[in-house]
Amino acid sequence: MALMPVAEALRQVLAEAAPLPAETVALPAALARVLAADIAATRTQPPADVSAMDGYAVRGADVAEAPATLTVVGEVAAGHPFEGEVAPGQAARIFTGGVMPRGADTVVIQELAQRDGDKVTFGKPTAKGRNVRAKGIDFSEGEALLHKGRRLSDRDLMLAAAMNYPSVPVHRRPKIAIIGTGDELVMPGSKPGAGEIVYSNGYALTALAQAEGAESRDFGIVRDRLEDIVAALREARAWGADVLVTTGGASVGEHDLVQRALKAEGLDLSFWRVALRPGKPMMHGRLGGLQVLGLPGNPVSSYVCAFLFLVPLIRRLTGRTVIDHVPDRALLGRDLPENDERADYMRALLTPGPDGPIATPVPSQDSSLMAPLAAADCLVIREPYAPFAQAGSPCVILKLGL
Ligand SMILES: Nc1nc2c(c(=O)[nH]1)N[C@H]1C(S)=C(S)[C@@H](COP(=O)(O)OP(=O)(O)OC[C@H]3O[C@@H](n4cnc5c(N)ncnc54)[C@H](O)[C@@H]3O)O[C@H]1N2
Ligand code: MOO
Repeated sequence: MALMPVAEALRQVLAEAAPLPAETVALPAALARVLAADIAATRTQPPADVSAMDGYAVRGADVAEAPATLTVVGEVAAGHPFEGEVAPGQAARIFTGGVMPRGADTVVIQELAQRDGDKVTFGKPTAKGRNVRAKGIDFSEGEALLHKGRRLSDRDLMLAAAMNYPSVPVHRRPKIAIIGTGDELVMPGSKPGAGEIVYSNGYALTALAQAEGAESRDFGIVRDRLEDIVAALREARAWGADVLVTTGGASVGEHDLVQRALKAEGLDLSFWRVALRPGKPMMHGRLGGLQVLGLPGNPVSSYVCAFLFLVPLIRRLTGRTVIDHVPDRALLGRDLPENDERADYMRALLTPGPDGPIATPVPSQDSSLMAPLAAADCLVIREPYAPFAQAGSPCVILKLGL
C-alpha cells in the first residue's frame, strides 16, 4: 500500500467527525468550552445613561462657564436612582455607575466642586456630556456577541454573565482514551528491569488532548497480547470513548498486534502508513462510532501524529470552527538536505533574528529522542521532495504549545 499524503490522511480522519451534541453548563465550568449556539444579549448595557465618575449630575449649560453655583436637590448612588428631575440651576450628587437623573446630561467630577450645605460651586467649566456613559454604549438587547463555534475565554465568561446568562450551551467534550502497548513498558517510578522502557507517550497525549478541551484518560500499559489489547479496547468503549488512541505496535514487526486486535473487533480501517516523518506507520479507522488512531510507539512519532491528527479531530468534535494549526514563517537556522517522499516535521528551536524568527532544526531528528522534543519550540515542515534548503531561506513552522 502506497504511503498516504498527510493532507489526505487528515481529510479521512475528519471525514465523519462532527461536533458533539450540546449541553448546558454553568459559567464557571464553561472556560475553554465551545459555544453550541449564538448568544444574544438579553439586556442592554449599561441599561441607562450612567455616570462614569463620582461628582455632580448637572445640565451642561449650567457649567459651561465657571465659577458656577448650583443647588443640590438629591443624591444618586449605583443601584439607587434619583426619582426627581435636575432643573436648570440644580445638581444631584452622583456616584460612579449611578443612573443620570432626568434633566442632567453632564457630570462634574467632585475634585472641581466645593460644597457648602445645599450649594455646590464649580471652579472650572465642564463640557456638556462629559463623564456620562450612554445607555447601550457596551451592547444592546438582542445583539449576538458570542457566536457558535467560539472557544470561550475568561473575558467571554465576563461578557456572557453581563448579558445575563448564568449558563451557556456548549458542545460535549470528546472522551479520548489512550493506551500504550508493549511488553517492555513499565510505569514511571518503578525500577525498570533489563530491556524495559519507562512508559512516557501517554503523558504527553493525555495532556495534549486535555489542553484542546477533551476529557482524556490514560488507560496505561497494555501487554503485547491480542486478548489484552482487545480487553483494553472494550474497556475504552465501555468508558464511552469517542476516540481511542493507541501507541506502539503500529509497525510491521510480529508483535505489532494492535491492528490485528482492532480488526478482530470489527475495525473499518481507513488507512495505515502515511508519507510522514516521524509517524509513518500511523493508522486510522472506525469501530462503529469510535474513531481509532493507531500511533507509532516511538515517542516523538506518537506526539507529532497526535499534534497533526488528534488535535484537529478534537477541535472538530468540540465544535470549534477553526481546527487547523496556523502555520508561521521563519528563516532556517541551518542548511537542510533535500527531502524524500515523506513530509518531515522537524523539531526545531526558535530564536529571534534581525529579519524575523530563526528556526533551527535540532541536529538529530531520530523519532525516539524525547529531550530535543521537549526543548523544541516548533516543527519545521518539509514537504515531500523539498529541494536542498540553505540556512537563511524561508521555511514554514508550526509552533508547539506551552
Ligand atoms: N522493518 C521495519 N521496521 C520499522 C518500520 C518499518 O517501516 N519497517 N517503521 C519504523 C518506524 S518509522 C516506526 S515509527 C516504528 C514504530 O513502531 P511501533 O509502532 O511498532 O512501535 P514499537 O515497536 O511498539 O515501539 C517503538 C519504540 O518506542 C518505544 N515505546 C513504545 N511505546 C512507548 C510508550 N508508551 N512510552 C515510551 N516509549 C514507548 C518502544 O519501547 C520502542 O523503543 O517502527 C519502525 N520499525
Ligand atoms: O515514522 Mo517513524 O516515526 O519515522 O520513526
